[in-house]
Amino acid sequence: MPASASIDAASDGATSSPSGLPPDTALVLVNLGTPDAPTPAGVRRYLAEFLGDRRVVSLPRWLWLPLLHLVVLPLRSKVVAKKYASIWMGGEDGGSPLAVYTRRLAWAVQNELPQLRVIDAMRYGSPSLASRLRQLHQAGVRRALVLPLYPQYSTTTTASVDDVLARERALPTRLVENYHLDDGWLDAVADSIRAHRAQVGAGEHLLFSFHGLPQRLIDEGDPYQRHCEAGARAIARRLDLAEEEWSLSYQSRFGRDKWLEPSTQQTLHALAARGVRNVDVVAPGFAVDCIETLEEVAMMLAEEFATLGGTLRYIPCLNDSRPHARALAGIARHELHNWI
Ligand SMILES: C=CC1=C(C)c2cc3[nH]c(cc4nc(cc5[nH]c(cc1n2)c(C)c5CCC(=O)O)C(CCC(=O)O)=C4C)c(C)c3C=C
Ligand SMILES: [Fe+2]
Ligand SMILES: [Fe+2]
Repeated sequence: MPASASIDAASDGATSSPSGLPPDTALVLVNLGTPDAPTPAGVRRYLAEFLGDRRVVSLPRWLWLPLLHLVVLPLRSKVVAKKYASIWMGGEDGGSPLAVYTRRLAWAVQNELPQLRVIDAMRYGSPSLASRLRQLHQAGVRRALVLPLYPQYSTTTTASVDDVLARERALPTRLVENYHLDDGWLDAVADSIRAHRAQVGAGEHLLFSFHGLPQRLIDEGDPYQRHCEAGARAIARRLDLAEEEWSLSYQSRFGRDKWLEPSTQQTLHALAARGVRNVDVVAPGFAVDCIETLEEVAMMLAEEFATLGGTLRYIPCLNDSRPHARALAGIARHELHNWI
């Protein structure tokens, strides 16, 4: 199916409401975005837009833009393209895992919510959120609930989606700001960890690895770290884990600022030094698997931990699973109920 399948599917009756009329409300699942090809040019296009956003890198433009285009992009695009190539999904429905899983997740949520029109969108790259909102308006949709696929709020991610909503006024929208403490979502994550442990046996330790953030943003009031901590604790509680059986760390550092600590890499070294051999790693900040989970954790950090004598067992993201679709559908229903 083409990338725009979910919009087309909406007009062939698959999403008509129980009244038989086309749905007047849409649910837009927004993810970060990803390159459209695992090549230096594809990665460069994507990173230029992403890293050009002031929400993501807030250095003065006169300093950052020349640095980004003349130094960062030429160097990083080549290196990162190879990483994307190592995780690229093949087949007719293939592509970058983040795009493939987000698209499939939108279809799965559509199955749970036949009375709405459910589509995917990306904050950077395509299908862009702005173009999706215009498409919906043209298709006669009256309002759109926008659900960023970031369980934890951050100014770098969620607020950046909100920036687009403030600019694109094609139709009324409502933003889901976070869902890190939603019971349905917490249950889905805890169940996925239980299922993994039932299959391969429980590791001695469960590590929650979240995407990092510059410490400065936290100091300026970004609630992201609080959300990561509260969510991880709620999941650990559901699994009846004792304090020493789990920990939380931050991965995917970028740039030279101080980022949230401890890093996932440091934590794995500390666990190895403590004699922990089997570590289960879960990444509940990522709704779907992507370069940061598949390449950085499941490949690179797993290899590094193996050199320390341990085994890292990566627990996949909820991706397009039924429990994930049900949890997101529950969040959407609840938000719509409150939106009059
Ligand atoms: C889950 C929430 C995310 C936060 C918070 C976040 C902040 C953030 N990220 C960068 C820099 C990069 N992130 C990259 C990839 C990436 N980041 C997230 C999510 C969050 N980022 C996802 C889901 C992905 C994967 C995208 C994919 O295509 O699979 C990258 C690109 C890869 C690379 O070059 O290493 C960069 C760069 C910053 C600077 C930041 C906060 C300031
Ligand atoms: Fe990121
Ligand atoms: Fe990374």
